[in-house]
Amino acid sequence: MTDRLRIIGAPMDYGANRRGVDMGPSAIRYAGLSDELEAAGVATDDVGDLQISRAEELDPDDDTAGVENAKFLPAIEDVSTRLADRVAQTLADGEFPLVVGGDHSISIGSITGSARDADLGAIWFDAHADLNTPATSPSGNVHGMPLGAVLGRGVFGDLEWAHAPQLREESIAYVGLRSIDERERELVQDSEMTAFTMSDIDERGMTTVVEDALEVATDGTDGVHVSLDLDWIDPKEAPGVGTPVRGGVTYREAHMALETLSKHHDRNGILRSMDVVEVNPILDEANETATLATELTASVFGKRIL
Ligand SMILES: NC(=[NH2+])NCCC[C@H](N)C(=O)O
Ligand SMILES: [Mn+2]
Ligand SMILES: [Mn+2]
Repeated sequence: MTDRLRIIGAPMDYGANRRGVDMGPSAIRYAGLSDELEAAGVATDDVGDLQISRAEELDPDDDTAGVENAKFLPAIEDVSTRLADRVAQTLADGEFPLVVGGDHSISIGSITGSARDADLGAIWFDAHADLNTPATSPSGNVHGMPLGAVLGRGVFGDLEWAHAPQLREESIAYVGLRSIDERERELVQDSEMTAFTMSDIDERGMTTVVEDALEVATDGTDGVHVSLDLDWIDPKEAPGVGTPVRGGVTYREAHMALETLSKHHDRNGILRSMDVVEVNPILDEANETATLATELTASVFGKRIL
């Protein structure tokens, strides 16, 4: 990893069914993201937001791509391809892409961009598995499908923009799962991915789990993508998310997890790209969730108590 970080805002809310997550990038910037990172010793370069039309101007059921039960898919394709180009360009320029969302469907763009020139591993900090495809999704919301997309599952296998063949299932680790749809459960069980649930964290402790996740994501890869969905954290501490699930990670566990990443990437330079998603300021309390997103990101890049 380089010491220069490029912040790319992706204010997209097409993938979720609660509007407002498009304000996530502003809320996270107001919470002091650049300052926190600079204080942690990382030079940052904020290149602003991708231009994204408001969802109200579009038809969610537009199926010009010939895919049903995937709301706003043509618009998501447009954003994903532009985001992927930005991420790939950032890496080509020797900087670290930090993508700030937006709902979790932005990971399609960040991952396809990051995997363009490298074999990629991924760590998915999330309450949800996000492994649906249009055929299995109970909601048609694409933020429940980004891993299904980049793995080229179902109809996504035919959509070149969505698929990242250089990310293999066996290099993906989930951390903190606790809400999986009926049909998704089998998908996770039958996959080659490693799934650490909340029970694993309870039993084995966060540090051990994250170290194991790092092992999975670094083995045989050139770098790791970190995806941080704020609903990973307990809704008491992170209320500003569209799909909260009780029984989540505590404030301290969250910091410990991300500091563990930091400890290792300082040594080995293994982190390649990151996205921070699902902060919805409309549902938040006094920007608490955006502030937490900011602090946790700073933890990844070396912020310490002492
Ligand atoms: N990134 C998220 N918050 N995903 C929530 C997904 C919820 C549910 N599994 C669905 O497919 O609709
Ligand atoms: Mn998610
Ligand atoms: Mn989630």
